[in-house]
Amino acid sequence: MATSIPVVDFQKYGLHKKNETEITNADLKKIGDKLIAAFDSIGFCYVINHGIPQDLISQIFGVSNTFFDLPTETKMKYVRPKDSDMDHGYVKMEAESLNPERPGDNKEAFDFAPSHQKFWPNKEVPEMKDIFQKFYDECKQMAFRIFDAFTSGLNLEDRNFLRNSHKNIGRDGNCTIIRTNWYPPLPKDGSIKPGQERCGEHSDYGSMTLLFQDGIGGLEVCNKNGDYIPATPVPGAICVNIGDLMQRWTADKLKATKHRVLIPESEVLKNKGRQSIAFFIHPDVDRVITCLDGSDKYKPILASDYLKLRFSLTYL
Ligand SMILES: O=C(O)CCC(=O)C(=O)O
Ligand SMILES: [Fe+2]
Repeated sequence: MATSIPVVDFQKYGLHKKNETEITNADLKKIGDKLIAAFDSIGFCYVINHGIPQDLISQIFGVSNTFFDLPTETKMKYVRPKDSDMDHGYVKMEAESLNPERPGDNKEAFDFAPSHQKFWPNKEVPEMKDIFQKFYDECKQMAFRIFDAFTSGLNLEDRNFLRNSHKNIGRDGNCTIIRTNWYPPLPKDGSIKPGQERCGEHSDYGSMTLLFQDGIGGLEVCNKNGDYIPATPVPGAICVNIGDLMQRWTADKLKATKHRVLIPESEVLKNKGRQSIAFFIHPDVDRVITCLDGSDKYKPILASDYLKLRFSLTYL
């Protein structure tokens, strides 16, 4: 039973390998087996040697930082509308509770959905739009590489099953987004609400999440013993986890693990902000999610109906 977060090495199948067909089935299966073992136990892994350029990762952290540094009135010009179909824009401090039983999360965010993008702070952060689009494209390609290993590890007959279920990523008919999170330094007057966290404990909703963290740390993941353990940032690694829809799809074989970011206890960390960037992957909205093992553990559900249900519970 895993009590720590395993590392999965994509050296043989990262984006630096331009030719996807170069890898042997046996090598892909080896990566897939490690991936599935991680999702079967703790639900999280670190993917190293993924090939997303480090420069681009630094750039998206940089432009996000510039955006969050803007005055609140400016950021509010780009606020994400409450309507859940419009998943693009600025999410203000305490606007959502990832654990609905807690006060609003002590964070800000900016969501980017390519097919719903309407506004960008082009005047204030001119490079933001381009960098987000480039990063989105890289994450999409990486997600497909991970899905190839995934289907191999699950021994699915149709090796393109997960690619085909997500074929509209970045277009209408798919809700995959980039979310950049900003957890500001804590107020000096200590005005944190009872029970408030930087990010309340939750599992993600969709099929899979790619998470990029800065070096500050704070993400914690619940292991099988029910203990939260730190997901300490590994330089250059992507922290990958599966969401509830993937758990349902695999009839609970794989785990959508709860995770959280607490208010830090140390004075040093309280005075520091923290950044993370997530690529939340969802299947195409018209996909009917039916248990892959052929069981009837869960009723088939339309991906879009599932997502609407989950959003209605968290977005205040
Ligand atoms: O900031 C983090 O490390 C985690 C954020 C997260 O879990 C989320 O936005 O779903
Ligand atoms: Fe999450």
